[in-house]
Amino acid sequence: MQVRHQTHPSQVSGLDTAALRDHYLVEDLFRAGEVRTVYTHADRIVLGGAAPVPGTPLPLAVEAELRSTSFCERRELAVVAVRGSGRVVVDGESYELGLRDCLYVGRGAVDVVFHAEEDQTHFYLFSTPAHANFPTTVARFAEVDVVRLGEQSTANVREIRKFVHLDGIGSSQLVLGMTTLAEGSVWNTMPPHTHDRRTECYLYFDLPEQHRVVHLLGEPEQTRHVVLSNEQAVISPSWSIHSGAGTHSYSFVWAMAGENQAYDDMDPVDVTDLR
Ligand SMILES: O=C[C@H](O)[C@@H](O)CC(=O)C(=O)O
Ligand SMILES: [Zn+2]
Repeated sequence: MQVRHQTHPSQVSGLDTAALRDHYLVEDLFRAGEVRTVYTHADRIVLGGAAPVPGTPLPLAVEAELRSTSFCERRELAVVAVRGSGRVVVDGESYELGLRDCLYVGRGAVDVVFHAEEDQTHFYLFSTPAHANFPTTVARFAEVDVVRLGEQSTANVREIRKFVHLDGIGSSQLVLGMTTLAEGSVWNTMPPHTHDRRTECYLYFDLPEQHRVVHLLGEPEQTRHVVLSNEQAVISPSWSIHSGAGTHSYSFVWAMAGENQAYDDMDPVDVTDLR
């Protein structure tokens, strides 16, 4: 488990490319046969990747940094199949996950084991502390409500699906969804916003290997960028915008934790105010 510390907005102006990447970019989450995790002090989120190999179950181990007897002893967890498909067995109960489906695992689950149906099955993990137990539930990509946003003229036609949220799968504080860009569209979350009450992380996927996303972060009046490739994540502190443009269309899992769960509780930023 890698540990990341928080940053202050005033630090950002002095960070060079390598330092920006060290603080905010999460690389190498997916390694065949492994679970890899990153603990950030920002809202105590754990980001992870589980890449089981067909025929070899991969358990979610509890790591020393959590000082708990099982990963979910004090945490809730969301699992999203961003490549391939498989199932997740939670305390003996099996949940099939097709590509882009999401499993929410409530606090108190003891055994979580990942199984791959295909080669190169990648489960993205997003976990936050929880102070209440909510039922373990699947949200299917094909079944959740879709919000269509954006225009072709601004290259941001996209579909937003909310999986874990106030009107969907209930949770203690975790909020998670998926945004899929239409072919020919490249911008997400433009105009951008902040929500000083929640940290948000994006995991970009479905981006061809030779393409990149230029992700914007920082306070609106002093932005920086981080260049990401497929299946990399980026941590945006609560004071930071989080928006990106790809050299190709892509999808991403957005997930948040913090003070409240109201999706609409955003502070919008005018494009003309960005610096
Ligand atoms: O707070 C919410 C998040 O930033 C995302 O839902 C935004 C997003 O997916 C988009 O506009 O494309
Ligand atoms: Zn946001």
